[in-house]
Amino acid sequence: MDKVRIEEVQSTTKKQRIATHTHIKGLGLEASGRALPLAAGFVGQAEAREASGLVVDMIRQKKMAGRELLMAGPPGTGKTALALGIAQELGSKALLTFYLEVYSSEVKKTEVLMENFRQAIGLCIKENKEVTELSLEEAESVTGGYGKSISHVIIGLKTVKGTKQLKLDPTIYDALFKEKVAVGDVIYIEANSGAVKRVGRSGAFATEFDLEAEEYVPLPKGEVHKKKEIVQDVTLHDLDAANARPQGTYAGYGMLLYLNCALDSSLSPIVIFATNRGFSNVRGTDMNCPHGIPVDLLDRLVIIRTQTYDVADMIKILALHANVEDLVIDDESLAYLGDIGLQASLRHAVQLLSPSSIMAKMNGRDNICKADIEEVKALYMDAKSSARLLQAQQEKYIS
Ligand SMILES: Nc1ncnc2c1ncn2[C@@H]1O[C@H](COP(=O)(O)OP(=O)(O)OP(=O)(O)O)[C@@H](O)[C@H]1O
Repeated sequence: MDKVRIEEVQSTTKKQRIATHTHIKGLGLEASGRALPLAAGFVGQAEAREASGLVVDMIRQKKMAGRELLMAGPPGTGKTALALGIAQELGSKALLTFYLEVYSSEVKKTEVLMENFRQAIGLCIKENKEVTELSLEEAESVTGGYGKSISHVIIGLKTVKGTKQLKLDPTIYDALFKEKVAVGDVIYIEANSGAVKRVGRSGAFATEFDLEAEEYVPLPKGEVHKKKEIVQDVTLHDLDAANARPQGTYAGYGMLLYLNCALDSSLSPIVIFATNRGFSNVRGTDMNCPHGIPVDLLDRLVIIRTQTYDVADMIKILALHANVEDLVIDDESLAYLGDIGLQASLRHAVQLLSPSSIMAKMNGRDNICKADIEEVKALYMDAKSSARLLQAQQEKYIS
């Protein structure tokens, strides 16, 4: 018998791709929903984080249907970070941020929007397996106490195509226990989260004396275990792309048609809008609306406000950034950067970190000093000063 051994089920969660928000790991809330002063990479902005936490609960309880979210606040106040925090709390595998022009006469932009929507909808394709064996491997308790601890869970799985034995991480044991999995059950295991779901009892185990109110399911088809690929995460967009290719099969096309219908029903993504505008013109119209958003749309949105940071919070955020970028920076330099953040913007101050570390290296040091930041500050302009300069020297530019 062909046996596959997996020493450990490792998370295949996608690596964080949004570099500027790498430090954000969630919303940093207590179980009661209160925001911790500094947690999960978040500093301050307590009310907005708590409001976002409630939204997470509503999404989990499927109470956000028909309502979308709007983060409203000045630039650099953590609106994108909050959206990412929400996605992380939900365990979402896809979060896309893109600039949206609410009103647009061009069809093309609507298509772009649709593509983004479809990229934001992830599907978890799970394959069911029948359990043929379930045993535990024990080891001496690592805590040095009495008894033994589970070092591995051995599970035999079977499909029409064969049988395999997997050696899984002990964390999977709780899930198996909770689902009351026994030999003869059909289950699936989510490789990403280690979650186990009992689908039913295999038809092969049904006997005429069985009086249990059990659901009997046929022996699963397909391969037993494609190495590290029990679950496949795809987005609707992946499927669109796969189906656009000439080798796309009819089976896949059928699935796409099915999904197209599903998109209009329950599979719609949670859309989080963000605006740093006050009263402004709605593009392509002569309407002047709050946040630059037409009031009838605004009326549908749950609005979370973000506030500007004081210098102390800015310094803490800058320290978090320096930490994830592995930069050594002293308190004086952080305080100086904090002041720059206050005068220009937090984002500008954050952006000065990397060039300052290069400057420090050029000056023969590993740690960033105030002098490095001063040098870099003189080289790059922040948005506000650049706008001021443009205004002063308007005649030198082509309009
Ligand atoms: N409360 C916070 N805690 C930790 N980091 C934060 C916080 N607020 C903002 N940041 C970080 O500061 C930077 C700017 O924040 P972000 O991009 O979320 O702002 P924004 O409100 O979306 O800005 P804009 O309106 O300009 O798009 C990011 O690197 C973000 O991760």
